[in-house]
Amino acid sequence: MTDYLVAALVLLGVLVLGAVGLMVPRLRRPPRPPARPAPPVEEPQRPTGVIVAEPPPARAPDVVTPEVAAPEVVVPEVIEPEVLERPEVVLPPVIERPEPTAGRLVRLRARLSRSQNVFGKGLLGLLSRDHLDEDAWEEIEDSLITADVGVEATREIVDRLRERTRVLGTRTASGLRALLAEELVSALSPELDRSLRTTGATGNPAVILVVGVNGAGKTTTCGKIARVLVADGRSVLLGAADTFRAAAADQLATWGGRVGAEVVRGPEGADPASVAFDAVRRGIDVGVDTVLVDTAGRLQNKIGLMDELGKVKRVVEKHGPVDETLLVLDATTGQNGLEQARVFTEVVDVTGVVLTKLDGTAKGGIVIAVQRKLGIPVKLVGLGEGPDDLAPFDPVQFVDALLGVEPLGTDA
Ligand SMILES: Nc1nc2c(ncn2[C@@H]2O[C@H](COP(=O)(O)OP(=O)(O)OP(=O)(O)O)[C@@H](O)[C@H]2O)c(=O)[nH]1
Repeated sequence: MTDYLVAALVLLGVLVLGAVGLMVPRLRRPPRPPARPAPPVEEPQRPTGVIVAEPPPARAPDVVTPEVAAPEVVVPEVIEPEVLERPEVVLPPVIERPEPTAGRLVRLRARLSRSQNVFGKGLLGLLSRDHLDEDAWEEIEDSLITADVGVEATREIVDRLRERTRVLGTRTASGLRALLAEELVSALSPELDRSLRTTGATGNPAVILVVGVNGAGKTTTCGKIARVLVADGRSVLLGAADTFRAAAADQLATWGGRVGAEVVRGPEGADPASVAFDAVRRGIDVGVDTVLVDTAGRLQNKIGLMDELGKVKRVVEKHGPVDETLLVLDATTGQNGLEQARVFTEVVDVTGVVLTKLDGTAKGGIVIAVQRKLGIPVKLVGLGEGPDDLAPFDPVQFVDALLGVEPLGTDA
């Protein structure tokens, strides 16, 4: 019995020890790293170190989304502008309605502000001094010469002013202003015919040839004249005979498109005379009122180019006489422009001058000098880069604008 008891106790002890042995290792086992298996799975998926800084839950969608979304977003963004850039596909041509030409010079008078400082403020200031002594008259003379009126014309203007103020005893500012205005108008030869011949004599279109040196504003002036004519109810065709500068034909086409005028152009580098010829022939065929031919800018000292200009005129004249040859002069070139003008008049029969960029100079007196030197009327003046910044030249309105006083009987 005792043996059985001992054996039972031993067995119990073994069982207890066994149970404890089983429990202790379990309690000592380091904590299971439940989070670790996840990072080792994600790490190989990370394409760059930059993304590591991002929070894991957001990472996967952030990486995927741009890759998937990019083509969807970019494709329409790229295609849409291309479609819009094809005006023939998407945009119907919009024909503009140019401003009426009547009273333009008055409306654009503020553009002469630089010249107004010389004439209006400068000269009128000098003239309204209490005592007009020799020094004062010399200053008046200097102002006119600085404004590019020219030495000869200045002497004449000042001599006549001195004489008349002495004889008339004029002393008031308004009286002196009126005398100065009269002298300036008279120096601008108001009797000259400044009308543009825009209707052909024989039932054919009138042909207007536009010539001048590079950058004077020929193409721009062609476009502006087309607008003036269209505004006055005429039909116009433009000839892009400036085949020398590739962009000139495009520029002219843009001007034409804005007022619905057809443009005849040749391939780049084509013979300008043949393009001009084709333009006039087309104008005759479709029966427009006026064909305006833009020519390449040429330096007056390049004999070959000037000869080419003569050829353009001769070839065009196979269809009939050229009605107007307009010489475009840049007013900011001052007295240099006069030498250019003189050479052009020797090659082609210039019938009128367009003085551009009068808005950019204090030397509005160049109008007087140009007319005196050439004996050719200034017919149009450019007063800005805007499409309607071209005005028929009128001496009285011009002088009023220069002197900065509202002319009577205008709606300005
Ligand atoms: N401020 C001002 N700029 C003008 C005027 N007329 C023309 N321009 C500018 O003068 C620059 C030259 O004009 P274009 O018409 O290209 O001259 P272009 O004589 O045809 O030039 P080429 O073809 O190179 O001989 C352009 O930037 C015009 O906008 C004007 O009256 N005032």
